Amino acid sequence: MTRAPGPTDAAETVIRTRGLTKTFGPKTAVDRLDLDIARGTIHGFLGPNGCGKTTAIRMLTGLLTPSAGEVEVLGLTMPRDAEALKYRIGYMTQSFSLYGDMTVRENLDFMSRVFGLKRKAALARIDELLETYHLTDLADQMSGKMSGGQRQRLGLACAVLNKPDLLFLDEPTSAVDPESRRDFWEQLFDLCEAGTTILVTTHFMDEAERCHSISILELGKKRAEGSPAELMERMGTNVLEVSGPDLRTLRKTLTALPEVRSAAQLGTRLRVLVTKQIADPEAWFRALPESQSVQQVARVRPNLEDVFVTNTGVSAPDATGTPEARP
Ligand SMILES: Nc1ncnc2c1ncn2[C@@H]1O[C@H](COP(=O)(O)OP(=O)(O)OP(=O)(O)O)[C@@H](O)[C@H]1O
Repeated sequence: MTRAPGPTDAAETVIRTRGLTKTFGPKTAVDRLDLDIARGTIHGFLGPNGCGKTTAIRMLTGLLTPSAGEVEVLGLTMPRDAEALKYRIGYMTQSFSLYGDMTVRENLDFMSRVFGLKRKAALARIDELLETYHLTDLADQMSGKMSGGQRQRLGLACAVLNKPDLLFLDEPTSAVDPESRRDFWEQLFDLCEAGTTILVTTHFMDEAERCHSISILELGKKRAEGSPAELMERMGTNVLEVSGPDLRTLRKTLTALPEVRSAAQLGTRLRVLVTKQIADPEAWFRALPESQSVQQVARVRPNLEDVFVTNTGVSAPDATGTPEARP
């Protein structure tokens, strides 16, 4: 599922932040975030609710003033140059709102006026987008009557009306079925191939796995960064899959061991993350008294969820390698 890296010019950084921080009273929503995102790539912010994804995007788009740190986007300094940036980016917010009592075409037309597109160019662009996003047959339908997948396609069409160099998508596929999600990602890769850089937030692992690179965020901090393949390679744990009777009790025992980062049940198996300090995790497991009843133990390839679990929560290292405890 992982896509090959596709930067058109890996040397060109379109988003650069240093020490980017936002506090709301005593709460630190984004904590000293350093980012370097290359042109023509899809970068994902992966993290649980409340980890600071939206706050970070709002600072990158110039909508929110940072409490500290530097932000440069498409060579412009935020929030100072926010007005100039506005015409070069697209932003599909988490709760993007369409005008339900306007037709699909009217929504696009309205957005084209917001962007100040000239009429003739706007009409041609709207027809092009209706076609690209399979909305031509729905053009005269009230947008309030659309399905989740159709609404999302219209949201994306609105966000790319002005042919942005950079597209921000905040949890764009939360409300759509897996097939619509797949189609949506194909459309993102088309945009990417045409030169658009995309920053997308998600808490879906399968979605993060499609990105060229991801940052794993927790409590406003970047816990890890890299391509999904690199992150799996660098992971500080090995993965065992274990099957046998009474997996609930076994899980409880295993999670109390200092060598075990996590144990989670998947149907009839336990997926156990064992620290890499154990050189031979299968032999180590077989030597445990608790393993007597276990029928099968096998070392398996890590997935992105394993990476996520390894890099978040109590005792996860922060991006500088310092172990931190969840407050
Ligand atoms: N305007 C605000 N005032 C006070 N606290 C805020 C404000 N905006 C965000 N926060 C807090 O900052 C933290 C990060 O919020 P943010 O919305 O950026 O997270 P998120 O990762 O986008 O979460 P979600 O997936 O739920 O959208 C949260 O604890 C949130 O309550």
